[in-house]
Amino acid sequence: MARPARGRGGCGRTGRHVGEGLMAAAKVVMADVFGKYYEALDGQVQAQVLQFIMKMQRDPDANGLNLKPPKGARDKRVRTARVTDNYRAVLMHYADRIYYLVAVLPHDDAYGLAEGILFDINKVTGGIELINLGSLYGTLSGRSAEDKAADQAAPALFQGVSDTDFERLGVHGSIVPALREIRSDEAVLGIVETLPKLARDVILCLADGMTVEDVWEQVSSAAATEDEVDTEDYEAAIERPATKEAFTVTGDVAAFGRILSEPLSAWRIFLHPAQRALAERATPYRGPARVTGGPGTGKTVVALHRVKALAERLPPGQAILLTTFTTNLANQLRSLLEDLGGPSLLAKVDVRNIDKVAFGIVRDSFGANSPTPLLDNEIQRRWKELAQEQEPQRWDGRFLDAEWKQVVLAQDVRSRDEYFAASRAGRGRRLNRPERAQVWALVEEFERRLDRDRAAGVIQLAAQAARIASGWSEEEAPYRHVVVDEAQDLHAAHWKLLRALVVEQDDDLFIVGDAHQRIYDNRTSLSAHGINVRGRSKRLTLNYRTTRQILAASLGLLETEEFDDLDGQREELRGYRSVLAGAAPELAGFPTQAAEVAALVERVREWQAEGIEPHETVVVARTHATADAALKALLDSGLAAVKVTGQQTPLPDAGVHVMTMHRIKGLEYRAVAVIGVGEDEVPQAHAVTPPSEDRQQNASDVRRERSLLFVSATRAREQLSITWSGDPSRFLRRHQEG
Ligand SMILES: Nc1ncnc2c1ncn2[C@@H]1O[C@H](COP(=O)(O)OP(=O)(O)OP(=O)(O)O)[C@@H](O)[C@H]1O
Repeated sequence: MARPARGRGGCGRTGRHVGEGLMAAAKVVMADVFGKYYEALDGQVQAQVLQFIMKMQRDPDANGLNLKPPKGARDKRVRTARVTDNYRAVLMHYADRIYYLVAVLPHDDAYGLAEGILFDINKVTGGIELINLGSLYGTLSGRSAEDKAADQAAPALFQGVSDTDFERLGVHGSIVPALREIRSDEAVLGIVETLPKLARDVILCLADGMTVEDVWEQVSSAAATEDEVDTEDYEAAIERPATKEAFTVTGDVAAFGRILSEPLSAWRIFLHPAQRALAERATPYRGPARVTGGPGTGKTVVALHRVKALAERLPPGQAILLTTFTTNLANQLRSLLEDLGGPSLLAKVDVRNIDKVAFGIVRDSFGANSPTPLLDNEIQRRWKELAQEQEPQRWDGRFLDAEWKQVVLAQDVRSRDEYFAASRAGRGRRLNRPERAQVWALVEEFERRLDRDRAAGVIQLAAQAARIASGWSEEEAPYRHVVVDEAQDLHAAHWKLLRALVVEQDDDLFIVGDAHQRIYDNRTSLSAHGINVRGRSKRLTLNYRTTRQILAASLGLLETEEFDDLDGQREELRGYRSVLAGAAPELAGFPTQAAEVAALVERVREWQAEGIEPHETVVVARTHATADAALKALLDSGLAAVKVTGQQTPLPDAGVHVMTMHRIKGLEYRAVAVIGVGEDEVPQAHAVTPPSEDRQQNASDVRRERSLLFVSATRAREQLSITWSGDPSRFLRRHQEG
């Protein structure tokens, strides 16, 4: 590892200058944006980048590096250097022997970038920031003629903000002329990515309608340093938190490689002000808090940062529960939490899916006599079997299953009398007393058989666990805080259980979810379970995952369907938008499935030709049969592909992932192909109760199927293709119409 040289003062005013011919060690500092450029390089060039950094650290003046100020650069401190014959590094050289590595790009692109960047010390944060004027103006001038024309009529968005206001808020003066040209939210979203962090936060908040004073209080003053800022003193600046958020200062090449190979690093460091306000809030929430928001708005990111913030002030001997619906999602949360805070954070947090939490409580209570948990498909099979045994056949298995879960288990009904008194709100079919008696007899028989087999459904276990935990004293409550992700999928029994696991107090429950993504049949209202989030609810609106084009196509899938806010009120996606732009999604129909999967193979090849790796691509279908047909077509054509089921995580070189819509929940891919979206497959007939049976259940089943398609489409970061054979699904109607 190279030993960094020590210089005094900034700007090469003291100490040795590059070009003096003296061989000395240097320090290479990585700008946050470098990760993005590095990711786009192929593996061979990446390896050479690490070699290059090593050489720079050893001796930046070595001949082969050709380190020099390029002609025409706006900032005289910009340098370019040779990485390979075709690639150049763009660096900034401020303090003696300290180089900020900004990008490695093909030769001409590197020179283009070098012309338009400048570095400065932010007067508010005291941190060093990189201002990419080339990219800022490039984005503005690259907007479509239509968008520009549409903007002409509108007033300048920031006309009420003076230059002095911008300066006070910490927006660099060089950016302000560009901001004066902005007339639409669309244009704001286009440019925010090109701005330094504080400017990005400030602009997003101003564009959201916040006043200058509010932005100062909530954003800039929170980021302000207490030091007197000397805008020439880079040595002081490099030590400030704002610099450390934007630059990775390491002299160790192995550490460079490691940092660059870690995925999702941006979310660990940069939180949007709205996310940070929720996650890092220091004053306690005076009770349960709820965060909703469309797909990709960072709800999971907020939940993870909230856990970290709570863990930092957790008294010894207490614990946090971080829970979600499925085992896969819990595994993913555990590994993200470890990325965020390492093993010491993980040690304070119990990360388990809700069914495991419930089963743990039942097992602790019943020991060897605990029932075996049965998954939902087995429960459904058993209901179907019992329904078929009826003479005459009066009740459909699906109806009975839903009645059991939504009325009996949801209200913990334990006797016939209780069932007669139970509310059946939300059920679409009325039952008279004799009918209730018939249904109850079947419920009793169903539960008797489960007891006989020493088995229980997972929701039944949750109800049982809730009963046990409700009897605990406050001292016995096992957790100080409970944080819930994917809350929309939890059943009433889960909420009763969670309420009982944490004493009612400040910061007891932190709940994130999105009803648009509800893919299991569990709909309830938090307040019905003693979880009052009124006054402590926030909605996130900025999508970080998906391009605007993919977002628009996905929102089209929801049509006019109505969704709740997890608490019985209507939720909308008003203001939901994305900072990213990209290609239009493909929607295409084919005469046969064979033609559809043949086109899929071609599409996947195209994506690979564009540089999307096989494991960054997913093919998703409503049924296993269609997923299998796609898998076969991919394999037959010589493409590497793997079906992902259960809890398996494929190796990075296993090829294109193929899975069902239920399995893709919580994941994201650069390219997503949703196939088999024909009316014969989506919605799945067997998963939808006929309206004649129960109108309300029918509507809820159709909504759930629609959400499955919505969830699948919103996993895409850059590329989305939705295809079908035969008639398109009714959920594509809006797209078909235009
Ligand atoms: N502040 C941020 N900066 C950069 N990336 C972010 C930020 N917040 C979220 N992301 C990224 O956006 C993507 C979506 O985040 P996350 O999974 O938390 O969203 P979500 O709302 O939980 O999504 P979904 O409901 O669709 O599962 C992730 O890739 C995440 O790393």
